Amino acid sequence: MSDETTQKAQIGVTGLAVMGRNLARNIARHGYVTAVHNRTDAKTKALVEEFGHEGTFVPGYTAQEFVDSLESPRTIVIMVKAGAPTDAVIDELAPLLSEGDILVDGGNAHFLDTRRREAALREKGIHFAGVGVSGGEEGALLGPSIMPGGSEHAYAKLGPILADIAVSVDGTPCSTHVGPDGAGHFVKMVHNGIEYADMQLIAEAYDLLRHGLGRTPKQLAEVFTSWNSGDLESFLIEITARVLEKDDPTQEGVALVDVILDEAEQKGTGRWTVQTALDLGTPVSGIAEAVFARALSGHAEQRGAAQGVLPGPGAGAEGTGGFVAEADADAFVDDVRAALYASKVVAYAQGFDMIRAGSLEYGWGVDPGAMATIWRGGCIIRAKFLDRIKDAYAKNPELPSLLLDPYFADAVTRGQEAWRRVVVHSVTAGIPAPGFASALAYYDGLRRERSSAALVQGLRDLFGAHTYKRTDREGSFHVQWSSDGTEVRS
Ligand SMILES: NC(=O)C1=CN([C@@H]2O[C@H](COP(=O)(O)OP(=O)(O)OC[C@H]3O[C@@H](n4cnc5c(N)ncnc54)[C@H](OP(=O)(O)O)[C@@H]3O)[C@@H](O)[C@H]2O)C=CC1
Ligand SMILES: O=C(CO)[C@H](O)[C@H](O)COP(=O)(O)O
Repeated sequence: MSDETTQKAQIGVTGLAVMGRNLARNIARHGYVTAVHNRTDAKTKALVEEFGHEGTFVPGYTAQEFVDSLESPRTIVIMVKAGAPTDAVIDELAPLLSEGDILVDGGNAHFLDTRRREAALREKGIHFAGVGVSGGEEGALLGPSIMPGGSEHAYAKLGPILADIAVSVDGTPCSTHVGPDGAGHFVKMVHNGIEYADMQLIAEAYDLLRHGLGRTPKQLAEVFTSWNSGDLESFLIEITARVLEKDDPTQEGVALVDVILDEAEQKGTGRWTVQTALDLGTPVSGIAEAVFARALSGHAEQRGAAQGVLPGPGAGAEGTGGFVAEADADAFVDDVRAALYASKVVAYAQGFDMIRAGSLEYGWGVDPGAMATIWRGGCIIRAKFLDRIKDAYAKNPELPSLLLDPYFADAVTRGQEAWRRVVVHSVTAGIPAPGFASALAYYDGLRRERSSAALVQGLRDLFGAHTYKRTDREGSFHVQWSSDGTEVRS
């Protein structure tokens, strides 16, 4: 039922593209009178016409009409393109709002934009909450995972609504207060970074099996389906099988994956994660490899120019299936599964490290276990093993790295021989697997008692007198390289 006359709306949504429209429907389906608005009227009209029967919608065709249709204090969710469009919507709405109103940005905003907007709107007495929403079109309708940031005051009103519309796992809603100002969007950004890493690892596993074994996409769909009932059980593995088994709808007998252009696009959240990680000094190498792999895939001209010029490793090159003997095929599939799981654990460990680093830097007090809890359902990276991550932080909230939790330490250690064989195979066969290789390098870097950084420090001291610390004495030291070679305390 839609109501265009007297009833005041309890909450409004502006921006009715795929996400906003479905979020508004989800909210209305939960019994909230929902005001709806979009820059172009057609989307507002279409929503009310097509889905008006699902709840009580109050359409607004101007910003003023939309704002006036809401009960005070108002709660408005903005669901538009991140960046300048979000600022444009805020600039249009803010003068029409009153002190105490709550403005929510549910888009994929950069957390620094959210901090800026929150501070500016706070001056006007408006509560601004940056809220991460994950789950895509379907999740927005049926129950996303929600990462709300913003003040406690805003959350007191917003929290119950978000808990209603979020998906629940084991009776717990996948929504919890992440922290003040940009905390929600920061965590959503890292979520997306992990999403990039996870997809890159899955794509590498596919590539190795496809070109190392010469399996067809349909055969590999079966492999991924079987993996989806073990440790790897997750939404991304499930949909990998769906994509691989799909035929090109326009040609019989051709796999869809074989006609999709092999240039991965990106809207920016993965890149932001890596840029931010560089500033925080957090080595999210899995996410970085995923962003760079997408970038390389997009350099079509360079890739085209390299064809026939840069040779691979010789006979049995990719596509021939010549690198793994058929007798070893099952073992190779098991190895790739183990390598995928170990690399995935590393990617999540790095993501959780970054959340901790961001939380410390900005004083947010983010609880990593609570993030694992709300990622168990609704979002793109939902996976069985998030239960394990939740348990790991419940046992030890100060866990220095997820890899040091006994369960994960054991899982990665058990998989390491297979992991190493797969990385060796990728190098030998000339099938790039930067995600697997960098995850393994991170694991080895973490576990080694002494790192090669000692030499780096020595070099820095020699060419720039940058000094070094010693293992056996406190203080900073410098060798007088260009004079008598003695060491001085600096
Ligand atoms: N798609 C997804 O799977 C996910 C998206 N998100 C985020 O949610 C938000 C919405 O995403 P999605 O639904 O895909 O839509 P888009 O990101 O494609 O944004 C389209 C919406 O933005 C509006 N818009 C664009 N520019 C302006 C402007 N200058 N002023 C006012 N409105 C403007 C459009 O209005 P109009 O119709 O008039 O053009 C339309 O309502 C984005 O921030 C996105 O990053 C988050 C999770 C998942
Ligand atoms: O936010 C999301 C899920 O939570 C989107 O799926 C994500 O924005 C997709 O990113 P990209 O287009 O960069 O791959």
